[in-house]
Amino acid sequence: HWGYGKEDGPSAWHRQYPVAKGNRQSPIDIIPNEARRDSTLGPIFLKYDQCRSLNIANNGHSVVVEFDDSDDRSVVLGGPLDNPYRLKQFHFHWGGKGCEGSEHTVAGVGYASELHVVHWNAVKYKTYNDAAAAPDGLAVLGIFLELGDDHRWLHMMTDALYMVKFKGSATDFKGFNPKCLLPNSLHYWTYLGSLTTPPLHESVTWIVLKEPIVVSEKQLGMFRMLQFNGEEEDQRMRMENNFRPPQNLKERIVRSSN
Ligand SMILES: O=C(Nc1cc(S(=O)(=O)[N+](=O)[O-])cc([N+](=O)[O-])c1O)Nc1c(F)c(F)c(F)c(F)c1F
Ligand SMILES: [Zn+2]
Repeated sequence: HWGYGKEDGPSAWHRQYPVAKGNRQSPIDIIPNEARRDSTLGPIFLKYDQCRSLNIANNGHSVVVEFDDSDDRSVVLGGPLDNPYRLKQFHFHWGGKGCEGSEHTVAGVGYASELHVVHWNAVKYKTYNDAAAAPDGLAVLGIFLELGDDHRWLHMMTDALYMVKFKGSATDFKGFNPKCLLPNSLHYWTYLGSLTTPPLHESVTWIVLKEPIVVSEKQLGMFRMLQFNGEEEDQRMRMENNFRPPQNLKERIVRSSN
């Protein structure tokens, strides 16, 4: 199975997922002054007020908070999107102590972590899995995390991490609204890309926010108490460095909101 180690990591994924060498892979290095300012790009709107978080889980690659996506109660719309995309889940990618951990980089510089908020096009596709395999199926909001003071709301999530230490564990997680994890500005870069984990489907419209949120080293350190392995496995592997490095931009351009 795929992972982030030496043998099963990003450089080996192409063997089982040949699309890894495709023409619209993610993440990428975003070069701000090469991004095209596009006046037709409006603001994005995040309608999360009615969102219903369900659970928090360790899926062996990251910690994921899932939402009730049975109706259009929580959507992202506007910006590069032709219609509303339904909130499905969010998860994080992070590094080891003190080193980088984001997936997208900005002019070659990485952040300590990156939050991905995954949405799917329920207008055009019947199920999430159909959408995830379609070129306009997913919209993922990327938010950088940089180290500094404690984030005032992140503790609501990190306090639950001890319940999902091992791969395959999950617990109820109700009443969490990802709005509390957004920066002040919703200015963004956008480009067409892919999932950054297998199956690496080239189905994602990426919307990467320019302004990072700030979390403390202590809070980010809580993520590293998670383990890639299941409780019954002998080999204990700390969950860290679960990020794919930047991929070739190929024939793509990155656009910038005003
Ligand atoms: O739901 C998925 N979520 C997801 C995406 C990413 S991502 O990093 O690729 N991303 O898009 O943010 C990272 C993690 N994660 O936990 O690390 C995720 O759990 N992936 C996914 C999947 F698992 C499938 F089996 C599948 F058939 C499919 F279509 C999918 F799209
Ligand atoms: Zn992700």
